[in-house]
Amino acid sequence: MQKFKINTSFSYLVAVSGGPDSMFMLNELVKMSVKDLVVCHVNYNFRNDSDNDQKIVEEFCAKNNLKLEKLVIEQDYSLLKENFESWARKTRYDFFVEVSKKHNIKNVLIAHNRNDLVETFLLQQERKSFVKHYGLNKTSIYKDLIIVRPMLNILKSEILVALKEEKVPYAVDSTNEDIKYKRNKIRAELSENLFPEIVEQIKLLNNELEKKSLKVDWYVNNNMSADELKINKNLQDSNLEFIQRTIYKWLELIKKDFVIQNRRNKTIFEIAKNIKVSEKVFWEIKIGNYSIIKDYDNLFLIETKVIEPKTFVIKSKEDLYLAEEFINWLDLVNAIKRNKENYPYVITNDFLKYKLDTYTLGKKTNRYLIDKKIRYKNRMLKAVVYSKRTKKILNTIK
Ligand SMILES: Nc1ncnc2c1ncn2[C@@H]1O[C@H](COP(=O)(O)OP(=O)(O)OP(=O)(O)O)[C@@H](O)[C@H]1O
Repeated sequence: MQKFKINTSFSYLVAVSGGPDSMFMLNELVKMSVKDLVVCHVNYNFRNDSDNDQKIVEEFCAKNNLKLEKLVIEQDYSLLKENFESWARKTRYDFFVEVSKKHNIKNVLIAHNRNDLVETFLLQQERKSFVKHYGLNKTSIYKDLIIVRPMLNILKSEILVALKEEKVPYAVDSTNEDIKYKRNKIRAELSENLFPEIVEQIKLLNNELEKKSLKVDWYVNNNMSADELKINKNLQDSNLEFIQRTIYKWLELIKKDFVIQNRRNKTIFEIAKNIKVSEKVFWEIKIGNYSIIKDYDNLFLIETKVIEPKTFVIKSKEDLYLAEEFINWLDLVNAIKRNKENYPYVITNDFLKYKLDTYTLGKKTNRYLIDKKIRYKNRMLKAVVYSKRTKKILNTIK
């Protein structure tokens, strides 16, 4: 009897580590006589016994006449800057992409089982992280690859029984015995008897998530223009989770979600709280090299260095180049010309400062900026020029 469903007339790459799950999967695929299989194995040389894993895969493939693509990594892991697991995953998937191109096969089968699904869900809950999907997806996309997980209904215990019955060789991952990893801790304390209830809960949560994400998509699609997000009363009246998801979606759409990758929860929470409770027309939250800025009813993201306050004293024509980086530089130069070049002038975008001690069109500049509702983006990106003596601003920013 077929243990899991798969279209046997397709071609597949099969990700086989040599561990029980992937050896079980491979053995089943062979029994099903799938049209075309290419086994992919990565030997990280991370554990002492990893050559043994490779040997198990090689022997199984030779015995069953299967194509095998191997990646054997020789690397000094003490030099690795990132977490081994995520580096290993990336390396593995990039290798699958390569093999996929070589054999012109788009689907790769991964041997995640029901226990992995439940464990992933419990980990997600423990981390209280924002997820797009609870547990594991049956299919997902990585670059040009379609990742298929056909065994999400199969229990680890069933796998172990089948391996024994059919005398399929497999490697025992020595890190599994190690309780120091969180996932292994969850694994050691979890009973499969609890699975039906947990899986039911995952389904319910995923249904809820889907509804939430439809609402979020709707809001973002209707309130985005030129990479900015409109903040309206609807959003402010929503709960913090909705606001956080909206911000995340917006950043994803403008392809800047990397800025919150590692500090995702805390920063998004802070931004969402500000949106909800702050009545200010302007605030700024820094994230790494970027700033998220509330500007009246808009939210925008910009590299902090672009909007840093800068002030130049212009004593003569020769100093004008100093202010070239402002987007309204020509305006500034023309304003000075109109003023018959009565140096010295000050050119600055430091609006928090100049608004208090200069004059625009006969009023205190602060009054002018408020009355005309001058956008903060423009206050920061454009500069004003004023006479050092009279403190009168010679240009207007809009
Ligand atoms: N060294 C490897 N070579 C080939 N395939 C592998 C290797 N390691 C893992 N896989 C594939 O990935 C599946 C999941 O492995 P594991 O649970 O160790 O990784 P994970 O990090 O939880 O998963 P994922 O790679 O999807 O993030 C394995 O059953 C197998 O199909």
